[in-house]
Amino acid sequence: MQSIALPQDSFNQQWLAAIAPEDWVNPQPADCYDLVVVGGGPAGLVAAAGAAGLGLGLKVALIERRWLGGDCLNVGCVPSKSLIAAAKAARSPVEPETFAAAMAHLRAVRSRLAVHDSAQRFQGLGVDVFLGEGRFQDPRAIAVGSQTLRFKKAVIATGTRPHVPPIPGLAAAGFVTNETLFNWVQRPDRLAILGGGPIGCELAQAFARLGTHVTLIQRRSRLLPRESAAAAAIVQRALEREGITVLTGQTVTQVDRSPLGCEIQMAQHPAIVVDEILVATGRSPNVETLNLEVAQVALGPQGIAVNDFLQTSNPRIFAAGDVCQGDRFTHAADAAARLVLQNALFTPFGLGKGRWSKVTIPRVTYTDPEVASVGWIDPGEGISSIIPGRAPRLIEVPLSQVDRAQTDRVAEGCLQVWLAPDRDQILGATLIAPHAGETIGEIALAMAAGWGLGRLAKVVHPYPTQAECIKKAADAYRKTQLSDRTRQLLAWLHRWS
Ligand SMILES: Cc1cc2nc3c(=O)[nH]c(=O)nc-3n(C[C@H](O)[C@H](O)[C@H](O)COP(=O)(O)OP(=O)(O)OC[C@H]3O[C@@H](n4cnc5c(N)ncnc54)[C@H](O)[C@@H]3O)c2cc1C
Ligand SMILES: NC(=O)c1ccc[n+]([C@@H]2O[C@H](COP(=O)([O-])OP(=O)(O)OC[C@H]3O[C@@H](n4cnc5c(N)ncnc54)[C@H](O)[C@@H]3O)[C@@H](O)[C@H]2O)c1
Repeated sequence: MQSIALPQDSFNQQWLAAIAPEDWVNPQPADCYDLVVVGGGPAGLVAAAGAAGLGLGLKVALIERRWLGGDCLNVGCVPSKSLIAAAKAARSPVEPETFAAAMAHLRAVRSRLAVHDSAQRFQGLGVDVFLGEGRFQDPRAIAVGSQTLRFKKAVIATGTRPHVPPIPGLAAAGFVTNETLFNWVQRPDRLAILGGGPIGCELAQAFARLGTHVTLIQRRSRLLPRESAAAAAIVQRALEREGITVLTGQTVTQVDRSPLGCEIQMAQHPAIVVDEILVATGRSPNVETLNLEVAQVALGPQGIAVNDFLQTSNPRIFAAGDVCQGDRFTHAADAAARLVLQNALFTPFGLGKGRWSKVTIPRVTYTDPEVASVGWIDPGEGISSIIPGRAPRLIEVPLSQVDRAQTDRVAEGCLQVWLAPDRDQILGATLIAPHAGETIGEIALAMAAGWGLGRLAKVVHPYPTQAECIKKAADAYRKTQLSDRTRQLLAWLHRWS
């Protein structure tokens, strides 16, 4: 990976002073902590602040090896969403200064938000903050440098890092990941992005809007494989309309750097030459340096193996966030940390434990249009897999039927709702629309409350809003419920009214 120097401006100085103060002195450890949290990203911060903030006098320690705030604040959600917003506001032709201003905007936002995650703020909340790498010493103790922290309970929240595929020549040619690209100050003219997941799609559109020619190279046959086929197709068309070259079903076989740039060879497509390569091909959990064997913590397919109570194979140690979950989102890390607090600290004799499988987690890919999903959705690869032999019912509302989409000149979009085969139970939904992330909450709420579309049909939606697509889906569902008998009954009621 290319190392790119951090821009030395007042934003970055303020940001680093908050989340990794150079003059920080680790405290003297307590005899035994009620809770030790390893990793200071969203999951770890919520766990530490939650335990310390209860006012119960619990002894809480937080260990972070690099930057408090984790991926989300430093190299993930915050810089990427700031860049997306700056790119949306950019007007063509985009001048090189616009790019520099967009990058300065993300640094400014990050420095402002850093105060919430700062070492000082957590110290003020009563948390013992240790800056350094955590390494387990035995099932009830962890070391940071030469200090030993003994604990009654611990939470592992060490997150993930970019997974880099072993493509011949890639390392020698040089590439960036989300960990380095937000340090750019100059716009690359030609950028190839490897990986058509959320990072690849979001950043492809942002950089294209800032004047870079982007080629998005995806190994799978379509973009956003976790989302529905309709969502992937709409996003691909939107990216292509903005001049992005989307190459799906591609195997990159070799990368070489020459004076002309980086040449990327593919098995299914002629080679392309670019100035920079962004690798966004998935994540690897941060587990290697934790010394998990001595803590008797086992690994699973997603990283640290946990049960439905987010407990590891060592019953005193829990895990939360990206390091153990398939849903790799900040709000999922936050929800998991809250569940861990409940299960680790407030379940005498094991009573009152909460289950992760009961938590509803929506997700949003912040392309334009956005793709917002919740629950089970059909990725188009075997619809009947959820209930053998009985396919879920799909109710689909194209956005062309929604007046607000017409007034706002929305090119394309739709709402898809999947229902249980035999009852009014929402299994999941996808909305592909501008601001879809703001609207999906209504369906997430309905799912969490156990409401079906019949109940949502009674909710009055303001006119004209995008959320009317939910009313239309509910009306469409109610029409499917009209049997001949119900029609006869309605006709009879009408005759006597
Ligand atoms: C480019 C990008 C954009 C994203 N956009 C969004 C978005 O819009 N919305 C969304 O919901 N999610 C988004 N995400 C995902 C989100 O950033 C993660 O889901 C979230 O940060 C996970 O939080 P976490 O606490 O589990 O892990 P992390 O944020 O990865 O934090 C883990 C922390 O643990 C520390 N650590 C690791 N090992 C040790 C150790 N041994 N000792 C001490 N500390 C250690 C790390 O330094 C790190 O600070 C994005 C991610 C990326 C990369
Ligand atoms: N809006 C959001 O909430 C948001 C935004 C960005 C990232 N994230 C989170 O960050 C995580 C990482 O995102 P991501 O996009 O890197 O991962 P991802 O795993 O979702 O997508 C990676 C994509 O890269 C493709 N790929 C793998 N190897 C490849 C290769 N050699 N060549 C070309 N393509 C290849 C895969 O087919 C896959 O579609 C996700 O789990 C996501 O939850 C969330």
